[in-house]
Amino acid sequence: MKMATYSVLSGSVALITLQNPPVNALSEAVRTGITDAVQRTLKDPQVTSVVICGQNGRFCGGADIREFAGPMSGPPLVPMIHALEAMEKPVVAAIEGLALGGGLELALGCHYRIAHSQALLGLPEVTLGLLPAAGGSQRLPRLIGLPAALDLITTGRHISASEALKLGIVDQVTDDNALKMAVEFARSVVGQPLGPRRLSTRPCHSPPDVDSVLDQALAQVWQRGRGALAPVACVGALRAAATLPYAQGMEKERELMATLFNSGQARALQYAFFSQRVVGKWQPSGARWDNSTTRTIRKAAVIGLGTMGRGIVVALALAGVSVVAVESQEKQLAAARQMVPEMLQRGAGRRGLDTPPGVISFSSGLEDVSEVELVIEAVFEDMALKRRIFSRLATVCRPGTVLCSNTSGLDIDQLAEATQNPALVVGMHFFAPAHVMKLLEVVCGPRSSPEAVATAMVLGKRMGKVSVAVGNCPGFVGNRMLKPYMEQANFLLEEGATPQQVDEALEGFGFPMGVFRMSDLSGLDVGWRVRKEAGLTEQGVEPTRMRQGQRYSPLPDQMCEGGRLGQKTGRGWYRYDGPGGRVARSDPWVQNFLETYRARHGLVPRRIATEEILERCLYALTNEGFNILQDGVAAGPEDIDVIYVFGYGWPRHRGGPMFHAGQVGLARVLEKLEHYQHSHPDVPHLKPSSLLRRLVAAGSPPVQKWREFISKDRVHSQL
Ligand SMILES: CCCCCC/C=C/CC(=O)SCCNC(=O)CCNC(=O)[C@H](O)C(C)(C)COP(=O)(O)OP(=O)(O)OC[C@H]1O[C@@H](n2cnc3c(N)ncnc32)[C@H](O)[C@@H]1OP(=O)(O)O
Repeated sequence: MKMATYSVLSGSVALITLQNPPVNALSEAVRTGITDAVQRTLKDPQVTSVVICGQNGRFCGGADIREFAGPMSGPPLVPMIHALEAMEKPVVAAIEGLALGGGLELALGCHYRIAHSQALLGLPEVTLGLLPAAGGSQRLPRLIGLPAALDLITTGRHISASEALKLGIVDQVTDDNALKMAVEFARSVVGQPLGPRRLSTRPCHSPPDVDSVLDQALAQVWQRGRGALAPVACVGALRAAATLPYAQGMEKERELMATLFNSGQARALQYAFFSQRVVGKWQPSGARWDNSTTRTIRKAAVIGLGTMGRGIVVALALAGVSVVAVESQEKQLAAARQMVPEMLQRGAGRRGLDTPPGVISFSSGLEDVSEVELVIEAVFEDMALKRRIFSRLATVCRPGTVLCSNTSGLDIDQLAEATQNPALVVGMHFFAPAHVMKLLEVVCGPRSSPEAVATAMVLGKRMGKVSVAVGNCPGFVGNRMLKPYMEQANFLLEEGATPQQVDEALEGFGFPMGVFRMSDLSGLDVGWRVRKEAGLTEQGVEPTRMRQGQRYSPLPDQMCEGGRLGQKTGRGWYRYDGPGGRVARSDPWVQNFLETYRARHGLVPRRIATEEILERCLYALTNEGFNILQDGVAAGPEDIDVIYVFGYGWPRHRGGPMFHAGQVGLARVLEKLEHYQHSHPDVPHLKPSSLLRRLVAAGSPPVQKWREFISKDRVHSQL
């Protein structure tokens, strides 16, 4: 039952308990319960103090985000918190588990705050495209000062109870029962003056150079935010706190919140929040997260200690898994022996650990993996080599060992064939650097068992990853969609654009890096190898622009043939200060190369508008997303969007490619694809997906309804 209950302890302490599992969010019923409880407290002369707590050891996870989708009803938060603060009886918040967003704002309206040492506190509204609009942006700086409030509110980071104590957000921290302590504390402060405890009545202590502090904060959020509105609005609300009386500050907070609340960005960020939770629960095979048995992995092996393998070893050890790290090449093994402990130390430091919980042993032979429960093969992308390793593993490992391949696009089923038990083979596509990047694609082959998939999903979560289960096809989800995106970027160069122009358009959209900078960073040879395997490359003075019956741009192949592999060679689509350089500068050589290429192929360059660059790159990518949904390679649009936000730099405040298509309007995306396909009939990736057409024909349902639409569509097409 969702509510807030009222009871009286020992005749004098009123206890208000928030009850709305799992995080006691402030839904309408809870707000009504609190409002009623405040009235009862006021009327009861026996009650001399009040304690507010949350059921099941969790104070409050904030406003009920699900309610944001509809019209708001019930008692609003702001007057409710004011009523608490205005009480003439001391009110104490007993913070166990978490006090986030509106939950912390509620606590800031109380006169005292007692926290359990394991509690997490924060104002994460900015991550949902909002600001702390229940007085949080005005009360917090009055409590802890402007600079600290700027940090917490513009980043939305969660802090520990001990940091909250240092900052002065809480009055006491306990390792024991926080509720019991809060009740005793409430009794002890009866009769003490409450005026100084009411944060709304306090002045906001700002540094003397307040304007420059705020301007600096604004510059920082602009730079970090890549077009996100909420951090900018947060600085605006804090400027009001620092420069205006409380009532006017509250008015500013309300105005800014109203703008954000109805913005597409808030909707996108809230969608991203729920998408992240949705993807952990489903697998494309139809097996559910909660009915597939998983195995707890204590000991694993990693085969191949190149960049990816080393990162995976570190991520496993940090997750508490003991690792046998295997590398057959002596030089690479020696490098790993030196680098892995250093990486581990840094990783442990970032997590506040003295030593990583998992133990690592190094080996040069596969026979040492015989005792592990799971193997992750991470050698380079060569099917024959991987198959050899898998068939060897099948004989070396004990029966039942889960065998995983870190591959960015190879056929998992071909690898499974090389073993005796294909049900135990799954893909684990990590992203570089593997100990840092949050995304993991868990690839289910047609014969992978739900247990093997679930084991990889859960292991990924333990490693701190957002694990997304995907189907088996070339490039899986992320790289399959990347192909048409990069292809369009290359075609745009042929037609007259420069790498900078394309990159600036994409960075203006919100990507941290445009496609050419990204390609320079990851190495142009990565795609070259894939194209060679697919039989697409050809060498010669006059390479053709049609391959396998469709338009093809040989530009990136020619760059590789000339040794321009990106940052590692100091030359790519940009030039760098030597091999390994990081600062990209435009390169006259590239300009000349493009001009010569166009002239040789009789291509007349034209001025290409930013709008066309974005539409062609992004809609080609999204169109492939619709094909992926249609093929059942991703369980839903949320899976694709999470993959793009966490693995490919898609700006979170734009939700992801599928959400973005919905925001632009599916009919418009379809119309644009038809338009570009008409001008480029030799580019199959611009041919609108039939799923997109069917969604448009069905009236463009919202993205949250696509799963249902697709499953009905599938049943219908099978009849
Ligand atoms: C003009 C309007 C004026 C409004 C003024 C007031 C504005 C207030 C702003 C806010 O308070 S916004 C909300 C701020 N709070 C948050 O951002 C917290 C969000 N939640 C989390 O970060 C995490 O869920 C957690 C609380 C740290 C717990 O993490 P954990 O890993 O333990 O569990 P999850 O799987 O994430 O969540 C479990 C379950 O609970 C749902 N949920 C979590 N928080 C909320 C919430 N605030 N509202 C509604 N639902 C919430 C989550 O979706 C999961 O649900 P599922 O169905 O099991 O997937």
